Amino acid sequence: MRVLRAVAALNSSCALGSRQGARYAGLACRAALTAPSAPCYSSRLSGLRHFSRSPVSRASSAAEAALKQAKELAAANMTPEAAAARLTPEEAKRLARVRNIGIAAHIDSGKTTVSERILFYTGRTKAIHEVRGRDGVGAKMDSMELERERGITIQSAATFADWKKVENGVEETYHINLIDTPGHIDFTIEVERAMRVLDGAVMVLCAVSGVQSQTITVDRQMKRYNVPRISFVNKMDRMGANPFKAVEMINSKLKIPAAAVQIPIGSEKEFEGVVDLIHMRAIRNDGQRGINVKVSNTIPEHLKELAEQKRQELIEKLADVDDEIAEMFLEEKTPTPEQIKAAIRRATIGLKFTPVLMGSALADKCIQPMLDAVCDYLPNPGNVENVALDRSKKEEPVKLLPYNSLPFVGLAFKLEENPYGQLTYMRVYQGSLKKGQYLYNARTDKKVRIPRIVRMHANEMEDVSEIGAGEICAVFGVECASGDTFTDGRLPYGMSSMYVPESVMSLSIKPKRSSDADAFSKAMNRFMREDPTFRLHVDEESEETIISGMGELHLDIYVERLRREYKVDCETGKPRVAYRETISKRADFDYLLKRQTGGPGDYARVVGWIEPNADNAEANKFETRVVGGNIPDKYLAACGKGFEEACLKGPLLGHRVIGASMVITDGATHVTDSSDYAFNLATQMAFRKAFADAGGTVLEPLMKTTITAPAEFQGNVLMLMNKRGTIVDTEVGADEFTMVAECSLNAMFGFSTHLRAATQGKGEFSMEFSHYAPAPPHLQKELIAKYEKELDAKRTK
Ligand SMILES: Nc1nc2c(ncn2[C@@H]2O[C@H](COP(=O)(O)OP(=O)(O)OP(=O)(O)O)[C@@H](O)[C@H]2O)c(=O)[nH]1
Repeated sequence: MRVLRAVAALNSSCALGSRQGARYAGLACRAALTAPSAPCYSSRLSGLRHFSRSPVSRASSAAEAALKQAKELAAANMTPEAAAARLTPEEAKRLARVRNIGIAAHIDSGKTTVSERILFYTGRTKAIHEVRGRDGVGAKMDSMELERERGITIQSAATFADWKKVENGVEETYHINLIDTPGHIDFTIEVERAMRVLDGAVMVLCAVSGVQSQTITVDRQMKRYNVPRISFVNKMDRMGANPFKAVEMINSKLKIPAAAVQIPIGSEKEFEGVVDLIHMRAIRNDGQRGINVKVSNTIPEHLKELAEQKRQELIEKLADVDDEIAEMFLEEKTPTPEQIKAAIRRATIGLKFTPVLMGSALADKCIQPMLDAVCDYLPNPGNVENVALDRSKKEEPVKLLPYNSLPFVGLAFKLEENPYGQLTYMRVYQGSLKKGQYLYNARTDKKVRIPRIVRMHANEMEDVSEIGAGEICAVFGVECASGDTFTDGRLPYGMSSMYVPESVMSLSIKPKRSSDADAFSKAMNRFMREDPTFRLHVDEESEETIISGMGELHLDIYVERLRREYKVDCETGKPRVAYRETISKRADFDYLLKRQTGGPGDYARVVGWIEPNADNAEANKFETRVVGGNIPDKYLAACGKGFEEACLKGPLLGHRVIGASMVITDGATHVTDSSDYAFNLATQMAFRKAFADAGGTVLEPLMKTTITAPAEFQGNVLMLMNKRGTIVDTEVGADEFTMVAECSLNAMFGFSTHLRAATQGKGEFSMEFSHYAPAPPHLQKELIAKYEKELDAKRTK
């Protein structure tokens, strides 16, 4: 009975929706109170790509031990069902009150300002500090000096807060883990990793601009990770604020059924509060910094009609996505506030709907109802399906369940170095973690002790001795890469990691003072460990250090951080596009390396072909089909290495080669002169020689570019874009249009200035890497000629 009550408590708080990967697919959402193991969650597996270097295949003793323990576990009958049955009512209640949420939006929509209010109203901070505020303190969540100075968020900040929600006179405390993410596309990895581990999100929109170019990108990211969201229309105090336009834009541009659950009382400077359409009551803020919420059952007379009309629109929208409301609608029954709320929760978690709330963070208005909505409509960790891959069963997907009694599985999603040491952010998917406990890194099989667990509060932390399933924490003393899975050794599981976009921009960099070399490399190692989109390599010929990343701002910030945090001043080259090289057809080779220079010579012969990699246009493939031992295995391994090295520096421009496959079929060795070195070199030479015959091509990054501007500038923008790329889609709204185009990154240098000129400063754009495509022939010729000239100049030096 106790068990049944526990499961029922969890389920009734879950109100699960049928999601199974069908996003917005119009599947009716059932109100069924399903057992926790029933297949009615959204899958986090789809569309993700591994980026951890290699799934661990070494049959190490640790893996064997893990398998053994997994069996023991099964024998001990700790199946998920058994674990669910053991769920105490306290734990079920704890889980039902946890929310892991992110705040994501277009640049400058007010994410940080909203987060500051959340911290204040939940009692986490004693005062509110504004972004670029006059008090010179800066927002809590923008803790980096650079962030405060520029007024932008660069790193996502994690924090937690307890929200005391009052419903029908009863107070319930919700534990909210919150991540404020950057709006600028150059820091997109921060959004990606937040989305990977969050259960829900608040999408903030500007009341004047509604859905903006970057909102569309954030929307794509939320959809990629199946993250349910509520929408918050901020800046209701601004001139021209129109929340209903924002609702309409969510419907039409993001194609998510959306409806307002509130309407504003007053507008612009006279904005006072909102009418809650579910309970038909007025909500206003009162007291210093709006700390008190005043609820009145009297709706202002002049808003009654609008409130009725918008309530009806809400019910109609819900009827489109929810069977229960649809039935009531057909029977002309009016749903109760509880029924409406339950339907909004089902449809939101089912990714079929987003409720729209409104307010003004800067004016301290209507943030508390938004926090209530986070609790009411966003999922708890038990409502979202998270999947691991079972390495003992050919990476078969297995569901993870957020029960403390199950073996531990967690994902390290972000690394950060702070004055106390290396900090690893971890999302606990299953089991609990105690201070001093040992964990295994699923990628390296290394055992690590967790000496310290903390909950993060922007740049401050609070020590805890234990963290439960479904929570987010940070741990000290763990050497790992971001995206690594940790287990307690009992389960042979690994988790798929987040999507890491290709870096598209690079520049050469070197410290001005040679004495700074150590600090420089220390900083670089740290940046690379923390940010998978930031990469570094040394160009062997020019001996230049090249850093690459997501855009000019991204690289600029790292150069600046080097200066500020490591006191290393650097010289940098011009930003360059990260081109790629590939081949378009098969070319055979038969290459003999034979060198005699006095002492032992070099001898290696390799025969085979290169061709486009039909399996994956972004990866390279090496294969050997040598029969009769003409090339011994150890030399074949050297050939594989040689191929990899040749691909790092393509023959055309010295940029990376992608989508190439090399097959070695035959060869010859010499008794004394053959070596790993000779075979490595011979393979590289063979590859370079065959490259031209294989239709060597320069690829350039194509960017999915989204432009929004007032409708009167459509012609100007069209002219601008026609020169730069292919227009994929144009949507014209009542007073503005959105254009989506695929443009080469090369054509986008200085674009913001042109767009400003073409739209009187009213247009805006965001860019996201889409794919690599062959550069136009004239550009290829130009780039190759330039590269050859540079090589010649170096040779003659
Ligand atoms: N009028 C008005 N201004 C606001 C409101 N909320 C935020 N702002 C202002 O908008 C600007 C951007 O706010 P932020 O909170 O930094 O926005 P953000 O979305 O976190 O910015 P990024 O992280 O750089 O993308 C700041 O100048 C804020 O003071 C609001 O409700 N009304």
